[in-house]
Amino acid sequence: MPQWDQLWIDVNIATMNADNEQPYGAIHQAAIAVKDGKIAWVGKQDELPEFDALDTPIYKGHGKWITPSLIDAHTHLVFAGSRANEFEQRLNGVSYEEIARQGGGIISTVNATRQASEAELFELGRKRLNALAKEGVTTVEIKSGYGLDLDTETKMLKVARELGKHHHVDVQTTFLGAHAIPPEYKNKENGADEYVDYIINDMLPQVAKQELADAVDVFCESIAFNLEQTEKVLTAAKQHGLKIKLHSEQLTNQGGSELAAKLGALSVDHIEYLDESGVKAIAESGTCATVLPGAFYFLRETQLPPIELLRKHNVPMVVASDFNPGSSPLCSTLLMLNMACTLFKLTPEEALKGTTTNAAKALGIDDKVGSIEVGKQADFCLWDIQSPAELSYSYGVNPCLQVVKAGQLISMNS
Ligand SMILES: N=CN[C@@H](CCC(=O)O)C(=O)O
Ligand SMILES: [Zn+2]
Repeated sequence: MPQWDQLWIDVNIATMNADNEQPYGAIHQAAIAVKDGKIAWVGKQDELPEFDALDTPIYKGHGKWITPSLIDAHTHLVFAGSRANEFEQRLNGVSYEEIARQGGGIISTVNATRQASEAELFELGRKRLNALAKEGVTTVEIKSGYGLDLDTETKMLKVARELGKHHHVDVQTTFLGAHAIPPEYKNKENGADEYVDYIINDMLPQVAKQELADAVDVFCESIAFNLEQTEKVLTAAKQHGLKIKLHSEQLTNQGGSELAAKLGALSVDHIEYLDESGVKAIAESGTCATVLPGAFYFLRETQLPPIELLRKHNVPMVVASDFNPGSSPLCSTLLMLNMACTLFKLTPEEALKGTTTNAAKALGIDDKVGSIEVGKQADFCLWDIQSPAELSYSYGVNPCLQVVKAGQLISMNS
């Protein structure tokens, strides 16, 4: 007779398990059992096997919904400084690209982040992680990219790793040394190429040796790195055994997504300017398409990502906050669910997939998390909602009642 560490009864469960054909992979009047941090049983409550009722703590959900806990698969949440002044500049007519070309934008955050201590960055990151955690997020990807030199890039990645060690939220780290051309290289004749060589010869080997990153990312764009430079960095990353991702087709179509597909990237992110040949390429390679409605909204973009084409070619869509000081200072994954539906016309089910199963795929951890299935890590949330669509429908009153992370009940007051 099984004895479980935890049993939840009187709940409805959006399993997000693709093998369950119901919308949201739903099981109504369900139960879920946890043992050793993993899901041990899930199904209809009236089909519960006999279990050791004396030694199994039982929690009642009063008919509310459980979903996999949320995954924010694209953030830049370790940084110092604020870019509110640039927000004002943009509202006075200066474009994001223009600000970047004038040495502001990413570079202004680089200056602030270079000056900040590890302790300061940790404290800033911890508050932001807490904000996401309160909304039911238990896995977050954090990119570097506001250092652009060995010391600051490794400082950012160390802080991200430390955040993961000191918080119940799991942190996946991504090295984004190729985020912008640093001031030291900006005015050199072949500055961008020289910086790419520095990334490959000096930064990447250190990042890999110190095991600071799970993946490597590049900003492939007219104001950042071209295709050839992108290919060099991503190829070197693969040689170090690191996973790869790409910021691509955000402001123009550079063909970055096709390159990412060719190299086997886990995801291409932003993708407003992605065309059908790019969509076909990522469909064939199994690369996820990450849409970032916060950046689209905050930059008042007009070019929509090709959602219909992504659907047509069955590309897994991911929704993330892209939390960062320049293009998406919006630290809320729940807000992104709403925006993905209102701005990009994702269905609430697609949006939830984009922050659970597909987000796990985009991080290469879908064998462990992202859906409620026997054997997966017990990462789930109990929500004060009557249907899963409510997670995308309404925003502002946090419906998260309880988070369970690897089988641990997380206090919602911390
Ligand atoms: N697009 C490139 N990088 C960030 C923006 C960073 C910034 O403006 O600070 C993004 O994902 O939107
Ligand atoms: Zn980003």
